[in-house]
Amino acid sequence: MPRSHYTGLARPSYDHPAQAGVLLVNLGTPDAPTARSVRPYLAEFLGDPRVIEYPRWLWWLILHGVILRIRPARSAHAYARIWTPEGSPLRVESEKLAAALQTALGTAVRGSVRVALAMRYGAPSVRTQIEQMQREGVRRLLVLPLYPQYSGTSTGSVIDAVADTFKQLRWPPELRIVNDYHADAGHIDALARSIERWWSAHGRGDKLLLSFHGIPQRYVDAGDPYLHHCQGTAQRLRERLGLNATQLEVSFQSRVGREAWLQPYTDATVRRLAGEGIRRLDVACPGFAVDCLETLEEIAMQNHDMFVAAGGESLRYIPALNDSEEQIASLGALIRRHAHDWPEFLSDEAT
Ligand SMILES: C=CC1=C(C)c2cc3[nH]c(cc4nc(cc5[nH]c(cc1n2)c(C)c5CCC(=O)O)C(CCC(=O)O)=C4C)c(C)c3C=C
Ligand SMILES: [Fe+2]
Ligand SMILES: [Fe+2]
Repeated sequence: MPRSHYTGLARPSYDHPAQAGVLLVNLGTPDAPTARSVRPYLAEFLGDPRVIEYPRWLWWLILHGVILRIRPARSAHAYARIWTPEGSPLRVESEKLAAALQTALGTAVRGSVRVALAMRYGAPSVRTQIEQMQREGVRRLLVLPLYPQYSGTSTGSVIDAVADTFKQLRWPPELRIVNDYHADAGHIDALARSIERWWSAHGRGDKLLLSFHGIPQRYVDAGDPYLHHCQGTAQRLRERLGLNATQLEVSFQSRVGREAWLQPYTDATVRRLAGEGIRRLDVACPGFAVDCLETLEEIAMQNHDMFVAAGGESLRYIPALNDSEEQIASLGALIRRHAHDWPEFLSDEAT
């Protein structure tokens, strides 16, 4: 018999009662802070045409000929600085977030809702998790990429992975995908409350800098809404916190390569602010749902040291929302809103 094209699970479960599934998707992270583990992770990540828009063959030569020979060791060194006994912060925090959302949704809605976590690069993959959910009877699926601002390089790539998986399923579940939540009122409120909570514990610095992950300017010029979404989040947060454009500034971090990325760059900005006499600089990174290499190492360590070397007193990193009550409440509400008419999500009052 010819092998079926539908290599994904041929037989969804008929034994389990139908249920709804929520799939959280984050970027992914290496398994260990070693060059050996970082290499395949970077190969998959930087081999994604959504991330690097460059002629394929040319990029393949650069990636395999140069980048994957040098960067894994350098990145591994950075990961080693933030690694925890439980593993990579991005994985640990994402798993805690998924578990907390599972608990919160388990009591807030009437039917059976299963929350799972996938990584866009590495394991567990989007495909593995969707197939597993289907085996367990998930017939309605809401995908929530853990990126508040849409970019083709992040959210767009998650959509690709979901689409590739669905193409191989004989009987795909009903599907909804959250495109972005950069302006969601509950999310803005969660960010504002967590910053205010941090200020009441540690006092307020001289300025608040919001640092978002950068992308090449070229992608924005071609129509990626990412910059617009970052500015939208920042402006709403300014209004919610009662700050003006001088009290709350925006910058973009994590540039890779030589072409121009979104500006102003975070490293140049922290140096400038030190030079302008800012003593205590508070930095938050609202583009990251949970803490990771880019916040804990690049901001809280590297940029902190740059700020101090340029004459500042201290750069104080305000943690990501992670599995805080604010995050669970706002993402829980966002999920319920996107799935409000699914039978599993109807509350007792609504029936
Ligand atoms: C080179 C191109 C890159 C683009 C475009 C890009 C966009 C982008 N990334 C995130 C979120 C994260 N990126 C993280 C790490 C990371 N990012 C890149 C490159 C690009 N990112 C690299 C090479 C790395 C790996 C580390 C390194 O070698 O410097 C992480 C942290 C991962 C972790 O394990 O902790 C996150 C999260 C977004 C949201 C985004 C577009 C908006
Ligand atoms: Fe990145
Ligand atoms: Fe970085």
